[in-house]
Amino acid sequence: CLEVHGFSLCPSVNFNMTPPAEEVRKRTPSDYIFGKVLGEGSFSTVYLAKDIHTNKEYAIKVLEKAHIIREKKTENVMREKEVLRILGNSSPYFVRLYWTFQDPERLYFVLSYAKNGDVLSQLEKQQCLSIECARYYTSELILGLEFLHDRGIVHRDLKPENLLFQENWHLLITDLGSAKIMTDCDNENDDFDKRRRNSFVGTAQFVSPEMLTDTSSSYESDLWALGCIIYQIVSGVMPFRGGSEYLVFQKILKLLYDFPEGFDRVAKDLVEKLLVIDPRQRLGANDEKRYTSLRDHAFFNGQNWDDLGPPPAMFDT
Ligand SMILES: NC(=O)c1nn(CC2CCNCC2)c2c1CCc1cnc(N=C3C=CCC=C3)nc1-2
Repeated sequence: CLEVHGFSLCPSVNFNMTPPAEEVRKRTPSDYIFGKVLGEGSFSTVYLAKDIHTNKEYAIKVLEKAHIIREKKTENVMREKEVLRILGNSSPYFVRLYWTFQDPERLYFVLSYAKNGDVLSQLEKQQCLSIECARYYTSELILGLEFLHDRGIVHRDLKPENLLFQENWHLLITDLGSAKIMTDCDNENDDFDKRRRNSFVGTAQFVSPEMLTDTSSSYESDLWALGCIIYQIVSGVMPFRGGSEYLVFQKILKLLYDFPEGFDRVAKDLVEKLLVIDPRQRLGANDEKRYTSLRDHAFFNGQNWDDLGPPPAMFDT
């Protein structure tokens, strides 16, 4: 049996987790009507679900205990729960974990539901976002990264598929299953730590060079992914593409990418300052607390960072 952070990964063992501040009665699966599948990962299935008492909609992430244990993913599950707990409900840009519960076979994460799907799906529908939308959502993403990094957390799997649109079309960053909680030894580039980290983390097209060469990842790894995301939402395609993960990795390590004809000139300059092999040279790498170097880039000219205002219309009305 495994008892970690209030989760017992064993059948028929209840965990005593203090209910969230609002002191709700411990939920069970029978408190929800499970609807369509929103997404499926290697270790989880996410369902749209409605609370039968409040009629509120949630996204419930369901994980099979036996599968997690068999694939030795217990630490990943506990880290995601811990990261979501740290984020709490104090940032508007991250999916919120309302509560967790279990039954003998499964773990349940009750998360906020983003009604309008993910950025990748929007890009598939309309090729690319307008430069106004690109600027707005990149700004929301930067504010989210400031919040995340200021709490010592690296996402490590940022990509358009993990950026969701809420019902009000504000951004919601999700899937913190690959996230890393930075500790002092991480910052000291501990060699033992690097040898220990041998599993690839992230998604091939968005992974940074340092995560490929020495499996180290830090806040700057998210800045690399930011550069890839800006490139994709402006152009509709990813910067590093190839017929296999190996070919994609080779292009990343050699910085082999170019810009399509007509790519916005100012956005191009911002992408070029983020897609830099040396993490320490990336725009924002030396900023403290806020990404001032990013905020001051010409791409965000006129942006009121204290009040971005409402999201621009996504569709021509
Ligand atoms: N892995 C997760 O944590 C997760 N996965 N999904 C569904 C994925 C579908 C493909 N793109 C990435 C997300 C979610 C979450 C968090 C919580 C979450 C909240 N709302 C939605 N909403 C959706 C609405 C329409 C289509 C897909 C998802 N989805 C999720």
